[in-house]
Amino acid sequence: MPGSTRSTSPVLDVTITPVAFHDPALLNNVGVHEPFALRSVVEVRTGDGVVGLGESYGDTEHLQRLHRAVPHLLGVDVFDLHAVGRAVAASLGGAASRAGDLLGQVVQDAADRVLSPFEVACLDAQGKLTGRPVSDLLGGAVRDEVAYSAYAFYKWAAHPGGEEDGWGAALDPAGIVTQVRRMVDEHGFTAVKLKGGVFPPQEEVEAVRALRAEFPDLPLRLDPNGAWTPDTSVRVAEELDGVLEYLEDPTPGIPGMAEVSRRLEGRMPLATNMCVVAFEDLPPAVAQDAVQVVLSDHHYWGGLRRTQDLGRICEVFGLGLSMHSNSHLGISLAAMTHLAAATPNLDYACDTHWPWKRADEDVVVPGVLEFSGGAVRVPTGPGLGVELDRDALARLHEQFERCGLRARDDTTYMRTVDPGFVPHRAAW
Ligand SMILES: O=C([O-])[C@@H](O)[C@@H](O)[C@H](O)[C@@H](O)C(=O)[O-]
Ligand SMILES: [Mg+2]
Repeated sequence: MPGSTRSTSPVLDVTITPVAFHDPALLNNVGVHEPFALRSVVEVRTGDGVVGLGESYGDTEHLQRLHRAVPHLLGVDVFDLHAVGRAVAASLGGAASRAGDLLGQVVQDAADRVLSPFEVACLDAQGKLTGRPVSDLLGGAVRDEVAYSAYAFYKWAAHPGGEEDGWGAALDPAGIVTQVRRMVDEHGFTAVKLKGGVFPPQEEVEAVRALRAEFPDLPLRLDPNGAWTPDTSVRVAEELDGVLEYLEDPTPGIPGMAEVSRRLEGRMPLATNMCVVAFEDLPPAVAQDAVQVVLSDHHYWGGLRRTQDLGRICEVFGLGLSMHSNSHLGISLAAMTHLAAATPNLDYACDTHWPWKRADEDVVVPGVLEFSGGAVRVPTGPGLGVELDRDALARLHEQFERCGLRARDDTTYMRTVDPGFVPHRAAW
């Protein structure tokens, strides 16, 4: 239109700060969590003096990719998310590539993983510039609060040679029940997920049965991260028919999950955050009816809007939609909450590792993200609605420098205790 002036909010500067926070000795199919979890905090500063926040992984390879994107992002309008996507793609040489996940057992889209924290930071900046919460920018919140599930882990009482973390050991059904009882009492969770793949399947079935006896009304899930063969997966699914709301990644890969799904003939919904982790995984998974529920995760699906796209695709193909998590801080919890609030069909309680994080270790100012009845109220302030605590950021960055960890490696860490340990992949 002649004479119209369209203002833009260009990216002036981007800061990426790696941080480390304490993580208990949580067991999984590939080993045990190391004493610190690594994350990165992304700050996108605009010409208007606004700072948008994002959070992502903190391993060296990913940090290098994030840094490579920065020069390409300078000058891009934070409202032009297509240009943000092009800038990230250009920084990776334009080539589509897949990158191993934190545990080296899932291959995700590298560009989508890099794009995610910048997209979230741009949305936070947009919200701050327009005075609207991110959920409004995503089409509006369809719920005021987002339900999360208790996330139980088998665990040791302490890291090798370390002090006890206060949660105690959980190495049998009674230990798991005690742990979940505390989580439910403290946070009010209304659903429970057990991380499996640690002990022989029958022991994990017993833990699920003990949970069912203690919590007769709560939906339960079990996730052995592909530790079982298709035969074992079918047997466990049949045993837990009517007990689990879904069974997550019992066996690796789309063909394996498809075989289990076929043999179960709809008796148990299968869920995944391992065999469908990028858009190109959807056509084969749908064609083979490999899964009935997809766990989204904006950290590797390319940010909040692309995860909403995933939600629509799931709806079209009659798939359920849930949400996955890794160890994370408050910027991610805020982003997950806005996303789930603005995605109508994301109606399972979302995963979160939140209860495993120390209350005094976060990069956001406390007060906004509180759990009540197992749910977090959707922040209503501009953008993500959370404020960066710069002192805490500096402390957790110093901890990153001191801790010496530069990539997650649960298997090598486990081998310091059990030298013969072999990851459990289709092992039972
Ligand atoms: O933190 C863990 O040990 C989990 O196993 C995590 O890494 C998984 O990505 C995740 O929670 C899952 O649902 O598979
Ligand atoms: Mg999983």
